[in-house]
Amino acid sequence: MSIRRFWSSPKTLGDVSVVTEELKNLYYKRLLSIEKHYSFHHFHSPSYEDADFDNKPMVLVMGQYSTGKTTFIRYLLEEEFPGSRVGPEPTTDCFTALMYGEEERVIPGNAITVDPKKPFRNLDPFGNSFLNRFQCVQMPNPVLESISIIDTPGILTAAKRKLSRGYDFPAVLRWFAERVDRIILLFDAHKLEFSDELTRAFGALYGYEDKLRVVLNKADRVDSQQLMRVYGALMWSLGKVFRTPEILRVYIGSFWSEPRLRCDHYELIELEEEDLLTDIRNLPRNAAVRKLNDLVKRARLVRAHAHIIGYLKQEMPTIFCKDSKKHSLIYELPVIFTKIQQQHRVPAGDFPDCTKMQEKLLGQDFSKFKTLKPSLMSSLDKLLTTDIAGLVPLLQQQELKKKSLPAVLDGEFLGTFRRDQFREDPFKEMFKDDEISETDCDEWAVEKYKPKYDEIFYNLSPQDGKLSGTKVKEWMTTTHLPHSVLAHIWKLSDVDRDGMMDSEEFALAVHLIEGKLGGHWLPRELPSHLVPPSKRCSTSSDATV
Ligand SMILES: Nc1ncnc2c1ncn2[C@@H]1O[C@H](COP(=O)(O)OP(=O)(O)OP(=O)(O)O)[C@@H](O)[C@H]1O
Ligand SMILES: [Ca+2]
Repeated sequence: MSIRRFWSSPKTLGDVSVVTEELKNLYYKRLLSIEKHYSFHHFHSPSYEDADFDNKPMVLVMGQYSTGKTTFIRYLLEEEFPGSRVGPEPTTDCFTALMYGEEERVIPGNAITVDPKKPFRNLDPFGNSFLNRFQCVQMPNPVLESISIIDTPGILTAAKRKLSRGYDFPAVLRWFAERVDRIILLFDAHKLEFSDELTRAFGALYGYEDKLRVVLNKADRVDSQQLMRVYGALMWSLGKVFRTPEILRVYIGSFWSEPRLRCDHYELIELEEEDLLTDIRNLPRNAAVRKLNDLVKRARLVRAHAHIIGYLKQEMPTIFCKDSKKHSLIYELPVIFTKIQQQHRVPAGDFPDCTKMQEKLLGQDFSKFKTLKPSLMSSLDKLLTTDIAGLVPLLQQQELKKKSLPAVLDGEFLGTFRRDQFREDPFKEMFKDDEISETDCDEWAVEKYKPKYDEIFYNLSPQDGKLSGTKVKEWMTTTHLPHSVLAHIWKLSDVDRDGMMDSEEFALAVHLIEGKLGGHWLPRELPSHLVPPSKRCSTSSDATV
């Protein structure tokens, strides 16, 4: 099954925007004024803007260098993207936001941060050394119609890190972690390492563990015994750095479109990969829930923050010894946190990291802080208890509707789908724009190899001139290409969509497999010179049935 075929159509997301609009309203009307009043943006993240609510779900791909981040993204997109390089040494030194665009374009960091339609306007406080290492790649890739993907520079081991990056790498990661829907953290099963920079980067993910999916990549490079050891070591190390390691889901996989190595856990890899892809595929549907979650998290942090600032202001003397009082208050911050928790019943989990807060407070003029304003606080409580809760039924309605949608077009690869089910569906789209002209009908690029492919075809004992989907699948699997690649090949070669393959379609499939094994990228859609002659005229008329 091709990955792309799984994205839910953006049309089905109509109701999501109702919830999103409502969230936007609540943020601007209620939360933003409180954030401004208590200088929340100096301490935590910048204010949200329209684009933060309207953007497509984002997936942040991060991990140690050479764990296969860029390769993973290429695998999802089923194509290379401008400026992407893969290699055994650290290759990516940029944050790259991959977004949908009709035309392929690379936009440098400084230009993206001034575009109000992009959700990156608030990145400019990270400075030029970061913006020079940030770019947006727009391309007309169907996967990007549903999600945006962020490729990140590899996290280096101490030995590799000769120079500091020139910007606050963990802070940038945290900025993204707050806004993305999914964080994919890759590890190399073949070479598991935990550097100090990696541990620091984990600090950036505190509070966003729910978005995290860990991938033990290149799992076909190790035998089962090694895999078990590496898995155990990974869980142990993760347990040391995350507060809630038990909720972390670790997927085992080998995410690239090259043939997978034979190993005892080959099937496990297939299943795990499929699980992760399903999770990513469902992001557009869960986007509104994610936004609601993040808004609640933010509102709770704002509440804790307002109490802290209010308390500090109230403790400050009006005229004398301001500076020494400020320092003693900073020193006592852990105690102050506990006092606020007890007096105002603010949960400990809502508070920011105490050490970071102390660092930030050092540079602040406490006399400019605002006292606690009861009206603002009760508005904030209302937001949390009533207003946001009011959106839950809307989300539930949407949830019910979702169930009636085909989540994934399973069976496409197996040829087991009911054809009538998909009469209306996207297959037609593929051919609609691709009307085959008379001139294209001349030569079929596969023709000269067909006798060779026919041998395999007839060896598989076709019935009535056709092979069933199951038989073809069995044969295709012996090539050890990943399931998703084979599914894409199936999609391209079952031209008449009958879930079976005649000798021409089969020849086309084998031809594409050979091309893939020879290191070529698969075409997104079947170019006219590859359409089997017998399908050329009938295809266009099929499409209008
Ligand atoms: N599933 C896989 N199995 C085996 N090798 C892989 C796999 N995925 C990637 N590789 C190889 O690992 C190396 C690193 O891949 P890639 O450049 O994609 O990693 P990266 O995490 O993006 O690295 P960097 O942090 O340097 O940007 C490359 O040589 C690539 O071919
Ligand atoms: Ca990379």
